[in-house]
Amino acid sequence: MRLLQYDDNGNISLTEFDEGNIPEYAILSHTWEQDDSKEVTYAEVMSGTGQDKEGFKKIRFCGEQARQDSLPYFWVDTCCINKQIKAELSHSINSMFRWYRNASRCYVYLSDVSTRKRKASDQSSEHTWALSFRESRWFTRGWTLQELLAPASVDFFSLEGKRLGNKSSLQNQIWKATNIPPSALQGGSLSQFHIDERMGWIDHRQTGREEDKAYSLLGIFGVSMVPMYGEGIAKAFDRLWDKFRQMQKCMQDLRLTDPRDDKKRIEATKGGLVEEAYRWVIESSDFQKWRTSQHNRLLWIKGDAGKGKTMLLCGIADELQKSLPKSALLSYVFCQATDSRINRATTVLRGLIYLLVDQQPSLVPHVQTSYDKAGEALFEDANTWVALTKIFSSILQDPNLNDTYLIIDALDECVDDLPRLLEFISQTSSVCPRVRWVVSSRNWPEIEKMLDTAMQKQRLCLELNADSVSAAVATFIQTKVDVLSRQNHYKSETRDTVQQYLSLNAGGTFLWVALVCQELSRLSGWKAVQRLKSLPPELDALYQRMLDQIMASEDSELCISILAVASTVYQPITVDELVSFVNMPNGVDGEYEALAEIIGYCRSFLVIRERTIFFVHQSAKDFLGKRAPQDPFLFKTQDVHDNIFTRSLQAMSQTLKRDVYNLRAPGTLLDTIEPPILDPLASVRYSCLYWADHLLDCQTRENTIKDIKDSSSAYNFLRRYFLYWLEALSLLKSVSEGVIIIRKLEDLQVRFLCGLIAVRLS
Ligand SMILES: Nc1ncnc2c1ncn2[C@@H]1O[C@H](COP(=O)(O)OP(=O)(O)OP(=O)(O)O)[C@@H](O)[C@H]1O
Repeated sequence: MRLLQYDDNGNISLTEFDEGNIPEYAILSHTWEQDDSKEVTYAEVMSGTGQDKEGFKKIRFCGEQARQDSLPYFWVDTCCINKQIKAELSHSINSMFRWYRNASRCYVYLSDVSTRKRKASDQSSEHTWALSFRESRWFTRGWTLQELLAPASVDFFSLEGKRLGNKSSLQNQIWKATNIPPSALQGGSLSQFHIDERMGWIDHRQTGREEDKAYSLLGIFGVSMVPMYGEGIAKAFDRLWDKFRQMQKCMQDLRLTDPRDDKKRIEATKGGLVEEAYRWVIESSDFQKWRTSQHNRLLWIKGDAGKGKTMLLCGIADELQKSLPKSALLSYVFCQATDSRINRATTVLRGLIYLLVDQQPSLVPHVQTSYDKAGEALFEDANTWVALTKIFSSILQDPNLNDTYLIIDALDECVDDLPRLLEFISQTSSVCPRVRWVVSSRNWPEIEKMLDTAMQKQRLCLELNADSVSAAVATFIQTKVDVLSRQNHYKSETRDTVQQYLSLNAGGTFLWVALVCQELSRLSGWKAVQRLKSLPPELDALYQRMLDQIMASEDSELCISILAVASTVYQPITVDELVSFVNMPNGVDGEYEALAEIIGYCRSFLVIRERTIFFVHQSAKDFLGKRAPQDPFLFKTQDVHDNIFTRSLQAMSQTLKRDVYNLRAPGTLLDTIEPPILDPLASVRYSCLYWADHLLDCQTRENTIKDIKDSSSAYNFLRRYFLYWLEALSLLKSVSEGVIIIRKLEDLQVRFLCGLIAVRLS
């Protein structure tokens, strides 16, 4: 990138910088003179001429303004690009959005807006420019759209160089002039705006060359392509849409969940984030050192169960979001062992990459190049880890990567390939100076051993910060007791007793307090104190107590079968899916309110968010996993797998049929299909995806093989419903999962036959 410098004598010069090594700079946004020859060209700057041209005025203006803002460098499109070189022009067109986005300041020079009073009687100059501002030619040109949207800071100046305001203070006027909503002006990711809405912003705008109308949208749609002047506007737009569709498909296949939604959901499931309870970490010296030092780019927060690590990381993500410059990237993944979409090393990388490319679309080609070759198998086959680490490393080494912050919560909940992930973090975190990491884990020796090898880490051990954690727990108790008192109308003595009891027994652990408060939330004041005394202070004892209460209730059988299913599924299931696996009392089927009430009987262990059932905390699931083998009245995991497998086949056999969505038109494009309001697949989605996994996990190898041999239930299902099942998978956008399932069944059969032959031969 070439940048201009303006010296004390009013001379300008150009310096070239490598990508990744570009100093802070200001950038000019303006409209070109009707007569191009009035603009100063690259050749003129190089030869020290052009200073008498009309176009030099705005270059001088930009240089002077940049100097006032302590920015020694600035960029102007008329003269910083050598347009005679085709390759350079093409590169510049594809880089322009990023150059505007990365500029420290963007100055809009409005040559048709004057602050001079028209009549001596005019009271304020404001009135003279407000109208001409809204009608300025600048709002009618194509390229100025990205110049308005990309930079974080845009200042508007009049013909006389007088500052009129910025894109925040003039938000309403800009909105009226452009129809662009304030959320897009404030630097939010443009991918959240529908393609038609983004197109609406350019519709009335004009460009000198017709193709530029399409080329000026490259950054706004996050794609790159070679400009081909002369191809015509229709062809240019066709190519733009092709590129855009390819990118969207790649992003859709990369995305398993949106980590932003996971974060919101986790916070809600855990009862909402209390800022006062995580603030201490932001103010801690360990955190400050990590933010500022070049030598501590990996912050590793470690502590025992329930110490509040996940909520600390949610808080850190929020604080970074607020305080970082708009151009910085923040990407995170919150691992959850209970959810197969976010509990593997590969899914962690997919989540991180997804958020990075969503925020900086110019990074998409790192993914797209491999994706174009391999298709969606790139993300799900045996070599996925190798492919993803390659993509991730090349993103981190991209010279155009903005400052980047990566957060991974709960490494201990990454159940698949954790050692590879730890090794990758340990090696990568010291390589890229512009990337900082925050990770959290429990105090597991295997994690300690691997992360200890990271060169530039900063360790924050919660047990060594016991005073800060205890103070935060005390604040948390106060907040929770305030809410309880208000909701359940506590008398002041009740309030004090509850607060005192919690403070005495919390032992520096948030989780215990959270669970007790949840238990108290459904009791009125007079009952709360009684119940409080019967709740043991250790976590496992508390869970046992809650389980005992469930076992003693009249619905114990139903509750245990719900807990058994919730503990055994590979991904949280919805209330509608649960109905397929558990015998519900008569009259309950399909009644959401009734189902929610039934699940509510297990509410010490489970919560419902957006119709999906989650454990209140991973430790609650761990507890059931530990207790089940010891307690004959609980459940046998093998039996639960068997039950889910059998009932999945039943549910699918009853639901799946030819043209289940009644589309009537073979060959309908998947992207155009809206599921019906009463979606017949809603209750069998999980079954379609996981029936075979439950079969494989439920029995000894020999029994399992019987289930896929002639006349078995699986065999009969596949014989009768195979095509309907494939149709359902395609409607669920999961055909590749179907291929994996068939592979697994095939493998099993081959291994079984080999075993049989070996036995016969021996
Ligand atoms: N800042 C906070 N705001 C609101 N609730 C909090 C906060 N910190 C902790 N909690 C409560 O404490 C519980 C435990 O916290 P969290 O899940 O963050 O612990 P953890 O250290 O990640 O546990 P684990 O290692 O078992 O996953 C949460 O479910 C939540 O109810």
